[in-house]
Amino acid sequence: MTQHWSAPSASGPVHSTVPVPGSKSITNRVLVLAALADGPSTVHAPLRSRDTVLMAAALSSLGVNFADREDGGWDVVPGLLRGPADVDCGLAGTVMRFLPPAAALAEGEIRFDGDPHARLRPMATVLGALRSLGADIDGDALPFTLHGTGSLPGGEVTIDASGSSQFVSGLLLSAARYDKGVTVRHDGKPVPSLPHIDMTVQTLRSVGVRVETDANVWHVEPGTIAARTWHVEPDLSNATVFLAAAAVTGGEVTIPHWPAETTQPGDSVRGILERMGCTVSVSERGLTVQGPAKLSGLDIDLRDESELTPTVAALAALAEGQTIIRGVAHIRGHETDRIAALVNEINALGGNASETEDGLIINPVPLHGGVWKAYADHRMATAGAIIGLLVPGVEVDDIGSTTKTIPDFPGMWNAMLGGGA
Ligand SMILES: O=C(O)C1=C[C@@H](OP(=O)(O)O)[C@@H](O)[C@H](O)C1
Ligand SMILES: C=C(OP(=O)(O)O)C(=O)O
Repeated sequence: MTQHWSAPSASGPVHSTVPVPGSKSITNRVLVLAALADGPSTVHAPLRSRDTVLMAAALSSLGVNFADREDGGWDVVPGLLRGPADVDCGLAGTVMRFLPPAAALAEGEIRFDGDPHARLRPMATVLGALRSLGADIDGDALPFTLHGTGSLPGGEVTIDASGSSQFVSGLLLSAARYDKGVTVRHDGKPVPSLPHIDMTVQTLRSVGVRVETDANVWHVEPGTIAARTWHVEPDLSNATVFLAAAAVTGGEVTIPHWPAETTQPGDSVRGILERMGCTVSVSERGLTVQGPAKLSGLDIDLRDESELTPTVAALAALAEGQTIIRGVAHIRGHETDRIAALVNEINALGGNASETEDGLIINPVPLHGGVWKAYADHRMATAGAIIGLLVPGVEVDDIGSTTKTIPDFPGMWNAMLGGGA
């Protein structure tokens, strides 16, 4: 159900400390690994939002047991994976790309479907790869059906992963449980969002899986996946939206528990905000951003941290001087065609944005209020919230889309603007 929302204006510089829920990307990797592990695992501080609840529901429909902990975490007990099952992927790339390689280890029929736009997101590469590793799957996009036999031979596969790093991550996550493990080779234009593949490799190694990597090649040895206790980091990509509030209002926002070391690409927001004129510091309180009197535009390649594009585009629309965002052609296959959506919505408020083949160009001009369409995309909705801080009368047509990765974005936004957390 869509939920209309009048984006609140900032009455002055925003000063706040904003605790941010767990990382979507880490939570959904951990849930898959806990489900395939050699014993029970405990997950502390997971994200509980639509994408991760769908992942837990899907794994539980395959025979994995999830028990809610009082601290908000999960105790996960693996079971024999089996169908029949119906998996709802929602609009979650991590569910549609990470779950089929795990479900290929199940016995029985498993049907996958998702939101209307999910049916348009690229899937053929993952499904074709799984077929060549021995799986029996009808279809090349959602909806599709997997006919499982209880095991998968595995082996070597060459794919074009220029459309999404998730194609590689999905195959690697379950590969230790395939008879021969997996070797994935990439052949094509550069793979985007590479830090997310590093996240996959590091997470696998933390549970004893042997992974070797070379340029455009990843090899996972067959073996067991160790059960363990997990502590999920805050979601740094979601944190960027709140840091942006400090950046555009000349305020100061702190995110507690910012990890000292991380594979989350959201960490690169520090350098981005510094280039735009902000002051960024780290203390025992967390990561703090102080906004300048006026932000500057920048020329930036976001291929490695492509999911930050909507936040950076919103900042750019409120900055001084041109911004060019490059290297993100593949985000046309994200929750929506984000390049087209950002250009449409910035221009609908009187802005001057244009598409390029692999990104967009934004020339800041004074904006006016109006409807900002989210296209069911959480990061489009939060980009509208950022612009609404300085532009009165911005109406986000579907703030409910933010539940994809943040359980209560409007509540967090209001608390931030009220000065509390
Ligand atoms: O592996 C992951 O958790 C993700 C990988 C990236 O996907 P793409 O490689 O499709 O950009 C990123 O944009 C997405 O939000 C999460
Ligand atoms: C691209 C994104 O999500 P997904 O995991 O659905 O691909 C995102 O969150 O920006």
